[in-house]
Amino acid sequence: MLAPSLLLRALGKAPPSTEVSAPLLPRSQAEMAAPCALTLPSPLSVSSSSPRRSRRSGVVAMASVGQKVYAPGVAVSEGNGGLPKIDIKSPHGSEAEIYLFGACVTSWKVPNGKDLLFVRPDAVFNGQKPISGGIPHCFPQFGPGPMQQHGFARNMNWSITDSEVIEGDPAVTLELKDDSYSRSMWDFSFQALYKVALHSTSLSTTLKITNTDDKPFSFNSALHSYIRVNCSFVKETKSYSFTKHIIVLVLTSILAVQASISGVSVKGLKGCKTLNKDPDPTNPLEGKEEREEVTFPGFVDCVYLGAPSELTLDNGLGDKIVISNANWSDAVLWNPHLQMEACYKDFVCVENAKIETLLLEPKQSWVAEQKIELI
Ligand SMILES: O=P(O)(O)OC[C@H]1O[C@@H](O)[C@H](O)[C@@H](O)[C@@H]1O
Repeated sequence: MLAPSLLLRALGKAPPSTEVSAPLLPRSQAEMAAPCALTLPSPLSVSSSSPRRSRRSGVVAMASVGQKVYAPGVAVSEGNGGLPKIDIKSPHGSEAEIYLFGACVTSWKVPNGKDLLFVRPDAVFNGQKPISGGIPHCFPQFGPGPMQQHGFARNMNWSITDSEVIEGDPAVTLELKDDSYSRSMWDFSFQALYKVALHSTSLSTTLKITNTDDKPFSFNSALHSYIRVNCSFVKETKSYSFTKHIIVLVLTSILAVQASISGVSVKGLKGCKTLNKDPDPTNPLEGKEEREEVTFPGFVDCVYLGAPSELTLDNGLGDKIVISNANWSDAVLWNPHLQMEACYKDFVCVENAKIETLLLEPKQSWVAEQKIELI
């Protein structure tokens, strides 16, 4: 199968190399460069006395951050599978969790307690496989290609470089650098900085990729966001009697053949060029989105080139979620439908992406922001 960048070339859409110098975002850069605004120590709830080892990076970041203190509202604890995670809490009542493994935001709860993100039930937290859910990174490759699917950034330990409070809300910055593992697949020196900032009704992320090598490199990337949507019928029947539960299970199984995610739609993609990976992911169909509202009547796996800076998702749970961005030029919608029968009704992936390959010269950086907001 071809990497999307190769795929674009195969489709005669080779990206111009000049696009590399995509405009940067001065605010993000300034914030990234700002010194750590630590104030009060936050005691760690996990001891560094039993550091876990990864087959690639040795002692994970927990041990190296064991003695550090963080800004108010930021703490490190032991998550699923013993993996270290950052817990950030806003005084406005929202909270999020970020695993250092993959710098994956796995949970974002708004003040009413709803988690707007979704982690698949088959997700593993073993430090070996990417976490399937939340907001995994795809870097330096989106999709299949010369290296592992979606690149290695979601499959490596990131470290915490900064924590701060911005207008009362906590933010944390994670860093990933090349090591022997990444270089075995992609022989370049790079730095990725990923800042996650929590607000009362929004979660924003800023990704900055810098070429720290002495030769140019190219990459593509995405934030593979799993957004929670309307829950499946079976889950809502937990309190039913055993007999009713069986009946519901049988009916649901029969209906599942026709089932679609009802009430879930994405607005804002009309007019975009599309690369539809359904039915053949190796030979995506070029097209143009004609719909005002894109729905999920079945399997969906589609790239939208030149997507707008704002999309609105109706999650079918009574919420409108605005996903805005700066510098993520493309978008991807994905729902596996019956390929993941256990959970396909519970999430859709709305991904901000940079599908066309970017070339970065030595010392050059690329910055992109995403904001997910409940309105
Ligand atoms: O299972 P993974 O590796 O996380 O990928 C899931 C999906 O990710 C999407 O971004 C791709 O468009 C799909 O083609 C892919 O199947």
